[in-house]
Amino acid sequence: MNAPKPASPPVLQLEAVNRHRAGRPAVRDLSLRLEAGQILGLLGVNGAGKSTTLAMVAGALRPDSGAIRLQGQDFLEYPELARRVIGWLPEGAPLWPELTVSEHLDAHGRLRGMAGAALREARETALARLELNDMARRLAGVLSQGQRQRLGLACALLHRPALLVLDEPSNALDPVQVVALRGLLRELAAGGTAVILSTHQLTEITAVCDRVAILHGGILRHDAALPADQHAALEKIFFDIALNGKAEAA
Ligand SMILES: Nc1ncnc2c1ncn2[C@@H]1O[C@H](COP(=O)(O)OP(=O)(O)OP(=O)(O)O)[C@@H](O)[C@H]1O
Repeated sequence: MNAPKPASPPVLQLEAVNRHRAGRPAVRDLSLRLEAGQILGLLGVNGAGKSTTLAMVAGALRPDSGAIRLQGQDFLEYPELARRVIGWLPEGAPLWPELTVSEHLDAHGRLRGMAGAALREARETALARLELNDMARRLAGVLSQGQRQRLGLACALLHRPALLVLDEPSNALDPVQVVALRGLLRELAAGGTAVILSTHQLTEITAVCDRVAILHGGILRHDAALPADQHAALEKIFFDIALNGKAEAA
């Protein structure tokens, strides 16, 4: 008889992560795991700790304590793993205004060790996926907010990362682009990409996520698959936590 195959480690695992900002706890004792193909939505009121969490996952902020593992490995010990495995859209999609759309993608690709035909092909795929073909030669500094956001998303998924970390990805997108982004995230997840995204839109969570985590005061108050009666149930859980600080049993 064949021995059972060992389960592959989760794409992302946070264990008892803590982080202070400006002397105050911003994320407290946070443990989370995310498997390949899952889309996890992160909810919470302003200042709840969502961006701090995503910046730590993306390697831009170091936890004060605790561990973050990517595909089972501590990524503080393997920074090159983070570059390969993670695609990050930071809050507000920061760009270099003096580079064109294409130049952005090339620069992101090179930072991740891509070159030549592989980089060209990835760039063309990303331009097409985010409907940026027509503006490939335009300077980032003259793009509209929604176009900037789409360029930020194109940069995040350029190298086909196993984990996409998206901070408010539908910000500034028009309704057509919001729907297109939902389709793109579902397609990527179906291909095995794990996605963690933060948003203030409950409808975004119910439309695209298969799990939701709610942070409040830096503490994880809820982490569960989306309830069957998705929107109404999620609204109740969210407002109980946001307004009353009442934790919902997961
Ligand atoms: N650059 C910073 N310097 C100091 N403190 C910060 C900084 N960024 C965030 N904080 C603090 O860290 C805590 C968590 O903030 P964070 O930005 O992670 O929350 P958030 O849930 O993403 O909020 P929002 O929904 O408003 O984007 C807050 O108390 C905030 O004031």
